[in-house]
This record gives sequence, C-alpha cells and structure tokens, in this order.
Amino acid sequence: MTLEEAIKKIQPLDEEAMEYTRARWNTLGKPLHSLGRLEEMVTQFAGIYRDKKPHLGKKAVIVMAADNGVVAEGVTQTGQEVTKTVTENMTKHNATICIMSSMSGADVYPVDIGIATDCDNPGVLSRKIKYGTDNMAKGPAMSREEAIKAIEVGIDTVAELKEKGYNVFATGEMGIGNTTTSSAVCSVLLDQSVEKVTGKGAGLTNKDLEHKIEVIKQSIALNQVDANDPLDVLSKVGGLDIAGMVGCYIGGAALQVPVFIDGFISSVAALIAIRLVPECAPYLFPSHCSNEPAGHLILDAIGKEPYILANMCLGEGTGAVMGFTIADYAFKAYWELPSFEQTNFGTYEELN
Ligand SMILES: Cc1cc2ncn([C@H]3O[C@H](COP(=O)(O)O)[C@@H](O)[C@H]3O)c2cc1C
Ligand SMILES: O=C(O)c1cccnc1
Repeated sequence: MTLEEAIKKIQPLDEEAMEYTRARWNTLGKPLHSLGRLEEMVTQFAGIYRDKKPHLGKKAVIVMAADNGVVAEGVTQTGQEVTKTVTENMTKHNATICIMSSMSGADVYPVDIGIATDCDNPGVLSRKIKYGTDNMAKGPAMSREEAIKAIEVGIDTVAELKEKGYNVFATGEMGIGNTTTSSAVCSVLLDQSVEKVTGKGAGLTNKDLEHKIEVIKQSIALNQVDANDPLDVLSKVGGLDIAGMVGCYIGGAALQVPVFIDGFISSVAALIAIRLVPECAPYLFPSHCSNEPAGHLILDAIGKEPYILANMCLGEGTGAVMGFTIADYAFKAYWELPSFEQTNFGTYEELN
C-alpha cells in the first residue's frame, strides 16, 4: 500500500462501538470507572476495531533495524556492527525484546530496513531500502523518496502481519546511532535546543555527549531542515528505522489496529506520524516514558500519558510489550467480571 493510499483509508474511531463498551463497563460489579485508563483502553480498542465485542488477538512487535551514517562522527559508544548482531540475536531468543515479549505472549518480527551489511537470516524480514543512511553531518541522511519507501515498508509489514491474524502491534527498533537522529528530529519538530533533548543513548561519557550535541547542531544547520515539513526532517536528519515505525503507525490506523509506542526513538517516530497525519493519533497508545531527557517532552507533544514510569531506555520495543500486558489485564476484567445483576450487590440502578 502506498503512503497516500494508507492516509486515505484512515477513519475516525467508531463512536457507536465505544458507546456500547462504555455502557457495558458501567454494568460490571465494581465501582464506576475504577479501572480508570484500563477501561478507556478497551473502549478505544472497540472504536478502533469497529466492534462492540472487542477481543485481543495475536500480538506482534515489529522491530525496525537500520544503521545510521552519522555513527562515523563518533556519537556512540559501540560500533555499527552491533545493529546486525542484536537484530540476529532476536531470531535466537537472545535479545531483551524476545525475553520480555514471551512474558506478554507476543511474537517478535525483526525487519532489516537498512542494516549496513547483508543480513541473510530467514528470521529477519528482508526489506532493505539501503545499506544504512548517509552521514547527516555531511548531507541529507536519505532522499525524500527513500523516506517514503521506508514508511511504506512499515505500512506493508502491518498489513502482512494483520493477514496472519495479528490484531495488536508494538513498535521497536535496533539501530546504533538512532538516539542521535531522534534528538535531531525532536529538536527541530519541537523547536527545543539540542542540549535539552539530547542524552547519552546507549552510553557515553560527558565529553562524548558534548560532541554528540555539536554533531546534531551541525547536521541540522547544514541540511537547512524545514521544521514545517515532517518528511523533510525525517529524510534529512532522521533514519530508516524511524521511517519504518512511522509507517507502522500510519499503517495501523489505516488497517484499524492499535499500536503501542515504545521509548524515545519510537515516540519520535510517532511524533512524525502524527504531524504528517493527525488522524492516526487515536490508534496509537503510549507505554512507558523513556529515561532519555526528552522522553516526557515528546509524549506531551503527542498528547499521550505513559502508563509506566520505570526509567527504562533500552529500546527494541521492550516498553511497548508491557503495554500488551496492560491490555490483557483490561480485557480480562472487561470480559470476566460479572455484572451487578449476576452478583448479589443489588442492581446497577440501586447502587449508582
Ligand atoms: C548491545 C546493545 C543492545 C541494544 N538494544 C537496544 N539498543 C538501543 O541503543 C541504540 C541507541 O543508542 P545509541 O544512539 O547510543 O547508539 C539503539 O540500537 C537502541 O535500540 C541497544 C544498544 C546496544 C549497544
Ligand atoms: O528510550 C529509548 O527508546 C532508548 C533510549 C536510549 C537508547 N535506546 C533506546
């Protein structure tokens, strides 16, 4: 599906299904609204599925893996070969996301959307746009066309997995250097200083952090980034992993499935998606708030309040899969709690 086709398919949530779900929550044998945002989550899922009787199906985490040319500037603690190693570890149950996903009953789908070397691994979906982005400190990270193609990879991945029976998604990423690109995008789109939105990523010394900030400033200035054009920002100072996740969010909205956002990098992708297509926002769910300095800023900007505050900053989708578990609790209560009439509390009308 093209980006344009996906945008055209996005509809507002189904109010009737949500009304029905809200009303049903109010009949259950517990104090009104006492499950708070868990109640709202089930209601919103009903609106997304356009189904008065929403059920969670199979859960998938899509992990967009890509390299970033800017790593050549020395903005990371480890080399870019780690991107491929960790991505391949996801096929052997050796990465954090696999272990945490198994707790949530979710399947992990790593996608090579731009790893810098060949990745011939049957467990990794091969969707390479190019062998890593170009170094944004020297010129644009990618062309606008490449950014759109990467977004379409995300849309198509959601479509493909929905065909296989998945109906709830989470985004994750693996890409050494992607906190540098994320901070650049964040600084431009939120009009905040680079210092305020840049952290140590997967680990840096204070001196290295100063250098990272300088590289980001240089990249933004050199590329003459247009803050009013999210695709310009994404292609010049973003990454292929971020673009792929933008596609997952827009694709999720087009295909009427909810998508959980992970940490800093995933939230930056959600910010781009919502700036591009504001109508996709109700299909997106926060999970945790990243411990990177701009974690809260980004969530505030997209109007999403995190469910979990755990000072996590790992990425890969590790926070997003905890969102699945919250959804499990919410749906379990919604479907298994007896109504007032089925209990001996009295009737709903008597009690409320
Ligand atoms: C072994 C390892 C596993 C990871 N898993 C996620 N990340 C996280 O760290 C990277 C971003 O940090 P930076 O911008 O500093 O490179 C991303 O790959 C992100 O997913 C990892 C990083 C490492 C080193
Ligand atoms: O919050 C995140 O997603 C994050 C932060 C630092 C490094 N990797 C991921």
